[in-house]
Amino acid sequence: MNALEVKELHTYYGKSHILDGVGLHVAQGELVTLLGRNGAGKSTTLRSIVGLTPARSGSVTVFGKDTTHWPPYRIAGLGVGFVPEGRRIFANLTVDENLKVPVERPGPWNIGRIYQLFPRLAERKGNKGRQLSGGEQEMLAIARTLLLNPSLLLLDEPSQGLAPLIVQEVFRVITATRDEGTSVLLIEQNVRAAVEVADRAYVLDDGSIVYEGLASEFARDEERVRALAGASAEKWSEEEVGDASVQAAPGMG
Ligand SMILES: Nc1ncnc2c1ncn2[C@@H]1O[C@H](COP(=O)(O)OP(=O)(O)OP(=O)(O)O)[C@@H](O)[C@H]1O
Repeated sequence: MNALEVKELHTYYGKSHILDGVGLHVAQGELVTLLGRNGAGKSTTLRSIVGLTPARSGSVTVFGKDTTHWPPYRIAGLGVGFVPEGRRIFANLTVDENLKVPVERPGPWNIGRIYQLFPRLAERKGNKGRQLSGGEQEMLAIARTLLLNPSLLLLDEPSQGLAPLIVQEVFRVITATRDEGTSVLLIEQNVRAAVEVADRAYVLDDGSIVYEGLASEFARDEERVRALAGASAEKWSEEEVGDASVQAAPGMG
């Protein structure tokens, strides 16, 4: 049984047809990356999987259960952890308080192990969320979701806006999560970093999957990597001049 199976997904925002037959799967214990340029429909794919923007047709199956029309809380109840774009942590709570908000589900992760995995968070236990750097906030957002001990973890662009060294740190954590047996679907604009850690890769373009293969094969296809990484780099430089508050716009519910 796969952790996740998405078939022929068609999703709309009003009349805009955004996902045009997306199909993908994540086997148990697999780390799969979903790549694609800005606006390709990556976030919409995750939103359809977690029930925030349900698909109009097609199906989503999580650990063998057809969840296509389930509300988000029921899907979360199957052990689906979602770290949305934009690091939603509690700015006025300390790191430690942020980590005590989720109710721990039994599993490999507890607060002690989380502090071992994220030494930076352990050092800043008593600091408020708003005092953390972007990288630390992302780590805190991931840490909080890990405490739910998800069986399937969905991450929306965790490396966005982070310095290369911090990106490495975040990806080390994602790999560790997979190594604990969690199945992971990772959305990324940082093509090179993502294919380095992933087992398999998909590329989404204009609402359809246009490539599927082993991440190691994708990484060797320099032309393809460069084309996609270039498209992302353009997007990043646009964002740097933009306003950071834009990220806070779409809420989780
Ligand atoms: N709430 C919304 N209402 C209408 N259109 C939307 C909405 N959210 C996204 N879109 C549009 O849907 C398309 C896909 O967006 P999506 O965010 O899924 O892309 P993405 O691949 O995740 O890109 P990004 O890297 O910018 O997040 C884009 O054209 C976007 O403008």
